[in-house]
Amino acid sequence: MHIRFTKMQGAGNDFVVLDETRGRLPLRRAHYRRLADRHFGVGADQILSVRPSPAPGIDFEYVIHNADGGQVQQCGNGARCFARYVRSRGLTHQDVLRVQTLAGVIELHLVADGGVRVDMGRPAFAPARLPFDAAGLRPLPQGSGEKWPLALEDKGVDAIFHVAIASMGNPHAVLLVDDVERADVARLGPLIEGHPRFPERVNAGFLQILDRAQVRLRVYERGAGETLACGSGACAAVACGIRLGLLERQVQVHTRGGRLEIAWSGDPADTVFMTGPAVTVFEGSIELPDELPD
Ligand SMILES: N[C@@H](CCC[C@H](N)C(=O)O)C(=O)O
Repeated sequence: MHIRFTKMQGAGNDFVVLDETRGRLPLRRAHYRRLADRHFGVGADQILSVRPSPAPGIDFEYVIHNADGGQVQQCGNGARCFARYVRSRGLTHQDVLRVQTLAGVIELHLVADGGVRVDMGRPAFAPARLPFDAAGLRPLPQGSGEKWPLALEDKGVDAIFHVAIASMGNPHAVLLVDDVERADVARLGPLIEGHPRFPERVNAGFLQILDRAQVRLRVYERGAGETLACGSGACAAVACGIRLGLLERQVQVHTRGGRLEIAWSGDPADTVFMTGPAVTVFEGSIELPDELPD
């Protein structure tokens, strides 16, 4: 099967984007994995599929697969690339787009400098919304939020860490660290991602507060490993930081791949806004075997 694709990146979080507006590609999990493979495929953290409007009032359907081939609910950096992609290919002429994700409808605003502002929806903090199995755990209250104890025991780690949790449609755990560059993301990331208290696994954020309006963040993503940036992770980390009383309502998030601006009022009834870059890297085509072992 011969597939045309566009390679894009948003703050270094990279994507293979597929146009399915004129028909679905017959892709299975193994195909998404092959496209994401940095040796045998194109290489990407996520594969984004652009599908036609599924309902009146919605412009497109936005489908996301992680590098491990699993379909997921939300991808913030990808949402900005999605908006730039549909505009640059003439699939729309609108500056504001409403797109359907597995997590619900999100709104994308193309802004003048080539960036995109995304209304990422409301954050949720109740354990059931991630889901997080909080049975028998006592949270540590802080500000208007809380941190949950998480016992990590494996590969030389045996300690209880306290994490804030948030859903941005997809699940996030956020660990506060003193110096994110020294955080042991490679060891702790997989332990948090696959912790049995998160039955659908979780994206693990490592958050360093620089001041009340600036943070550094690294994210070990569910199904992709550490990425250079995670948009929904930035939204979740800032929302948790605001709830814990550590951050103002507008925060610059410095990631290894670039800077994102996150804004949230602190009221759970309000949505979180994320602004950042979206860049096309190259276009190409790839021959994928029809049969690939799952
Ligand atoms: N890179 C993303 C998040 C992609 C999905 C995530 N790995 C998950 O499994 O939930 C972003 O920019 O938000």
